[in-house]
This record gives sequence, structure tokens and C-alpha cells, in this order.
Amino acid sequence: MSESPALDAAQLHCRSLERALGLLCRDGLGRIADWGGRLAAALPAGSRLLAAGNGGSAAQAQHLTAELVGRYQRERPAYSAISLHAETSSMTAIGNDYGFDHVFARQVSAHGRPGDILLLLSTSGRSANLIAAAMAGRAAGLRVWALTGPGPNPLGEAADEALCVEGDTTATVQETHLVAVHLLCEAFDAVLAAPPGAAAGRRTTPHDMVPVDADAISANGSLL
Ligand SMILES: O=C(CO)[C@@H](O)[C@H](O)[C@H](O)[C@H](O)COP(=O)(O)O
Repeated sequence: MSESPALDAAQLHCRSLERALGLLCRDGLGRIADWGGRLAAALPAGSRLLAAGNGGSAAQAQHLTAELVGRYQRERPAYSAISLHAETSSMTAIGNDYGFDHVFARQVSAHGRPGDILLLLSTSGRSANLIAAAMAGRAAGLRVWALTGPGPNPLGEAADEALCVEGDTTATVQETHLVAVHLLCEAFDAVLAAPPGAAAGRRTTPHDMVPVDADAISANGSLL
């Protein structure tokens, strides 16, 4: 304990974030690279990404869709990616008329097509509107991915696949999710930029996403 409570709080936060990021780099890169490869197959073929979250996770979801519709680092075509929570009139009308638990599910039923991907972000993995969206997505033939805080949790179980981040607090889970979003964009761009034939071999391990050696991570998950 130092003489500065503010410094103590900052150091505690940084240690928590370092641990969460270390665990993501140790355990999460394979799934992120796989998701990036599958997005790189689906979006150029005409499928779309639907994404949603509440609060800070809404911002993370919107960050991802902006990177796909605009661009991440490399110049490339625009791809269809829609953040459902940004549809303010639909959100308020559905919330007002049917209840907040339905705000995403009804939009998934309206916009989702078989082959589309639905990515749901939640720190708790317990938000009823996201769980309802996962169920609507699966019923409509979408592939449903969940990016959550510590697992297991109900959203992860309602999705087809989940990446659960082991953060201690909502804030560090959200910050780690932002890194996961950028890694997903890197995997997506790397697979799209690969020469034909190389793409399949790079689906799970893009050259610029080298898994961290497990020996380089301490027992508490921080990078050594
Ligand atoms: O950003 C924060 C707190 O850091 C909040 O706005 C937070 O996102 C909201 O409480 C959300 O409703 C939490 O939902 P979820 O991540 O558990 O699904």
C-alpha cells in the first residue's frame, strides 16, 4: 500500500489487466484466428456479421463493425457488419412495445440469414437480451459466437461457440475484449491478404498472430 490511493488503484487495475491479457494470449488466440478465418470466408461470399452488446460492450461491438465496414489496417473492400444496438428507432420501438429482452432477438429474426454470423459481447454473460438473441440466431440458422467475461456462463452456453475472458472486473474484461476485437480484425485481414491456397493453411495461425509460449506466462497469467 503506497501513500497514494489513486496510484494503488491504478496499479491494481494494471495487474488485473495484465493477467487477463496474458490469459487471452495464452488460451484465446486459436479461437480468435479461427473466427477470423471463418469471417474471411463468410463476408466476401455475401454473408454478414450482426453484432450486439450492452453499455461498454455495445461500444466494443460497434468498434468491430466499423473496422469491417471501413477498414482495419490494410486497404480492402467493405464488408457487411451491423451493430444492432445502433438501430435506435428499432431498439426503442421493440423495447417499448415488446420489452428490453427482445431488442436484439427481434432484429436478429428480421435481418439474419442462414450463413450469417452473430457475435454477442457481454462481460457477465448473463444479459437476457443477448441470450434471447443467441436463441433467435440459432433458430434462424446463423452461427452464434459469444465473447464474454469469465465462463461458464449462460450466454456462452446459448451460443455455438464462446471465447470467455478471465478478467477480474467488468472494466478489465471490456479492455481485454477490445484487444480480442483487434486480433479478430488482424486475423480477418491476414487471411484475406494471403495468396490463394495459403489461406487454408493460415486459418488457424496467421503469420502475425504467433501464439505466446505458455512458458512465457507466469502462474497468475501475466507475461514474463
Ligand atoms: O461499461 C459499463 C461498466 O464498465 C456498463 O455500462 C456495462 O456495460 C453495463 O452495466 C452493461 O449493462 C453490462 O452488461 P453485460 O456486459 O453484463 O452484458
